Amino acid sequence: MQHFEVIAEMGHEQVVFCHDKASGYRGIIAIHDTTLGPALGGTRFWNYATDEDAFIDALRLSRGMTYKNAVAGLNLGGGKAVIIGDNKTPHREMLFRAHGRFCDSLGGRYVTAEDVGTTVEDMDFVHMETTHVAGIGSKSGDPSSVTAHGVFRAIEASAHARWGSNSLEGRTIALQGLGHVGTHLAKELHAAGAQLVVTDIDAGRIAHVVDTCGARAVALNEIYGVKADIFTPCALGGVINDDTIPQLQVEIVAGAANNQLLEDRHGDELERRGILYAPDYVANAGGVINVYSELTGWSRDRALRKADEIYETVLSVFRMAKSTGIPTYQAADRVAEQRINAVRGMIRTWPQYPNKET
Ligand SMILES: NC(=O)c1ccc[n+]([C@@H]2O[C@H](COP(=O)([O-])OP(=O)(O)OC[C@H]3O[C@@H](n4cnc5c(N)ncnc54)[C@H](O)[C@@H]3O)[C@@H](O)[C@H]2O)c1
Repeated sequence: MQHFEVIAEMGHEQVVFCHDKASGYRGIIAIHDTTLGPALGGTRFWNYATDEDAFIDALRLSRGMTYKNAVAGLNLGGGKAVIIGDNKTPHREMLFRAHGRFCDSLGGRYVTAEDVGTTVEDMDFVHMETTHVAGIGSKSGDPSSVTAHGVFRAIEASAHARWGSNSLEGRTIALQGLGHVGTHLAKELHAAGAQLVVTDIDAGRIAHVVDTCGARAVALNEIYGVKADIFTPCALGGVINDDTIPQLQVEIVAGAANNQLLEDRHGDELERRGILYAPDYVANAGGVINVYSELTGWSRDRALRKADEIYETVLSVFRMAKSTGIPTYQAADRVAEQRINAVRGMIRTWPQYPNKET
């Protein structure tokens, strides 16, 4: 593989290969774009089959963070780190302290956080070596209520675009997954007058939402075929696929799960069938807004106000899709690029004087 060609093609600024002999740590830190601010994105700990797989995953995930952070209106660029190895290992302190040192060596160009395979405790080890880490034990805490509120606003925006009104009164919503985000979201939707049809693999969580929100429960695989207004995936990725799309009897798909489209072409297929899709990374940006609130010292109220803006962002994505004739999942990227390019092109009002003697 021609590494420079790959990173040039994907637009990355910097990729760092890191190794610590004492702990056996092997990591890759990928900084995609810092136009808007420091590159923020979590650290994934995964047993990659090959180094190339780890490299490509770091590139793909860091680029995704550039778009996610930009569209959320945050002053953050996109980055991501991967650590190669068994994420169940009990020997974590020295691995994550080594990782912290390499993050620190980038002087704040990259800010790390939790991701698949890492925990709050791991981030506390990282924090022993660097301040460029978010999501540590003592700070912003569980992001799921902020994420849920952002998804709620994305659903309202989708309703507005489809039916001309934000109101969810009497709308039927098929909600898949009643975990951290799904349970908070169920409460907001119920308070807004929606009728919920829900599913989860955990019977206790179903019972709670049936009791508190008057929801109707269905079996795991029945959720796709529920006759409803909106399908809201809040469990797994890849749930919009060749199997599920023909079953859908909804007008909108909007939820919290990451990577809802198994492949891009499934976004095209939703479009073809006239189902409005609120792109996942726009709808679930409350999670990263919560991390940002930790970096900026925002209160929970301020974070929730920022998550409120997801309403306008989703509408701007739909407008972009309509005006350019592209599917909404592509329009989200265009909206993100517009913001990055606008900031990149900003006239500097404080010119530098390179030859000035001090
Ligand atoms: N937590 C956040 O702030 C946040 C932010 C951005 C994106 N997300 C994404 O939103 C989704 C939900 O996040 P979460 O924090 O609530 O996770 P969670 O693990 O708390 O909840 C997931 C729920 O889905 C259920 N589930 C698993 N498999 C299922 C299946 N086949 N059918 C139905 N239910 C199933 C689980 O039992 C669990 O209750 C994930 O895709 C996550 O990546 C979460």
